Amino acid sequence: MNNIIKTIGLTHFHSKKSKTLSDINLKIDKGQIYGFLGPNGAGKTTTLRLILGLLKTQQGKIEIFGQDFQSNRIDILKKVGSLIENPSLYGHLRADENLEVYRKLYGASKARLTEVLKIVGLDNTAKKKVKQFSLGMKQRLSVALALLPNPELLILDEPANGLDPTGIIELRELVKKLNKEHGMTILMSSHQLTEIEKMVSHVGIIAKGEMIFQGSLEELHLLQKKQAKLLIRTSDNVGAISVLKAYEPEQLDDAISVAYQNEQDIADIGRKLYEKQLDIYLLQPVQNNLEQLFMDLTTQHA
Ligand SMILES: Nc1ncnc2c1ncn2[C@@H]1O[C@H](COP(=O)(O)OP(=O)(O)OP(=O)(O)O)[C@@H](O)[C@H]1O
Repeated sequence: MNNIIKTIGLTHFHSKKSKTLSDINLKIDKGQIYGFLGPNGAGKTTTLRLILGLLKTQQGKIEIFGQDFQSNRIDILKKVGSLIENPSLYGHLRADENLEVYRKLYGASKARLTEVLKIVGLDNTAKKKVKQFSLGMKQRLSVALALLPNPELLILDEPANGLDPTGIIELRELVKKLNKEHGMTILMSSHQLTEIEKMVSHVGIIAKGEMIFQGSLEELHLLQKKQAKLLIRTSDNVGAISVLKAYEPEQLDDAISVAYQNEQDIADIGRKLYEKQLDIYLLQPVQNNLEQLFMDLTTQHA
């Protein structure tokens, strides 16, 4: 069984008038680290809550581990670890003491407690109380809680939120380790591509409740490159097309359009046209909606 999560036509209304999710078809295979990306309010948390049974499915179907979620909920959830709302951590207790509270709840062994502390790199925090932890350490402790039942699937909602660069690097190493050494399939959401692109193997992008892309990270990068276009008008557009053959130019009404990847390409294109003594009337990067979305997802927010 290769398919770990499959949603079919998942649609959700928070109220009669507002459709939060529209026909979401998520597909996550075993061994993937799947980044679920979208701007704030896109519908990521709603989707994750539906997958975890924290919200009742209204329309569509969810299959996890190849089983229908509705009819196998308990069996499925036993094999899923999640970090979706900030779990309550006790500030006056140590990491192991916090885990002990949850260990009893989950019926996990003491050996597993020691193991998860080690996995998240908090086995050397000795007598430190959680209130003295950095945000990154608290986040890793929260992941440790989710790991107690030794899940096959781990679902993390915005785990990088609020972390400093060191915290993000630690989270990245942890996620990769869980995937590689412990064979976990991981679904994590984020509103920033830059935050997660070094961790994930696959990406789903949601905007305004609709999935607008799903595929491997390589496919995403290819698509991103294809999105960036430069609009060019010169004194001789036909001549410009032959000068810029390498950029696979496209003839428009009174201009040409070429794909470009970075600012250096723009400079090179300008120089090539100039060297052929073509007058440049227009050299303008144009964005479409998808590119604008990529920009939003890759821009660092304060
Ligand atoms: N309980 C609720 N009642 C009404 N509307 C809700 C509720 N929960 C979420 N929404 C709305 O649904 C939309 C999607 O929210 P959701 O939290 O799923 O987005 P998100 O992509 O996770 O964004 P964020 O990163 O900001 O949490 C938003 O417009 C939000 O206001």
